[in-house]
Amino acid sequence: MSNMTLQQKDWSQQKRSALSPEQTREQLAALSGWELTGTAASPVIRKTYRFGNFYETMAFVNALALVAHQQDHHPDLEVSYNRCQVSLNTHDVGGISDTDIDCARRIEALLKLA
Ligand SMILES: C[C@H](O)[C@H](O)[C@H]1CNC2=NC(N)=NC(=O)C2=N1
Repeated sequence: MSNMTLQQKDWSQQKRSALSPEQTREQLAALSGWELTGTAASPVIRKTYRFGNFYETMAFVNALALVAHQQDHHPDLEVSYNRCQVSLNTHDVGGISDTDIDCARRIEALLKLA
């Protein structure tokens, strides 16, 4: 049996660069509910997802964990009974990178599977 079914991305050899606020907003325009927030020194992209109950919220959190692991990119989560606030940034660029946008797209795609 293989234990390599959950491939994890290796960012160590890839040079990522920070998107400007304008570039970030341009990318987010296609992603409903995602906004650029935080501070100029420490920007994040963020969306609050709302659900019917805690079980649905946690099912989303668990599905999201698969994306986070595969991408080796882990959002900050604020989880309540019926909502989950998802925040992303990229530490090595000190801001927002294409990786954050890509993860936001993948998280959106999870909900479209339903
Ligand atoms: C070494 C490891 O790849 C890095 O620390 C990863 C882990 N998860 C991460 N998650 C997020 N959201 N941003 C990062 O920059 C980040 N870096």
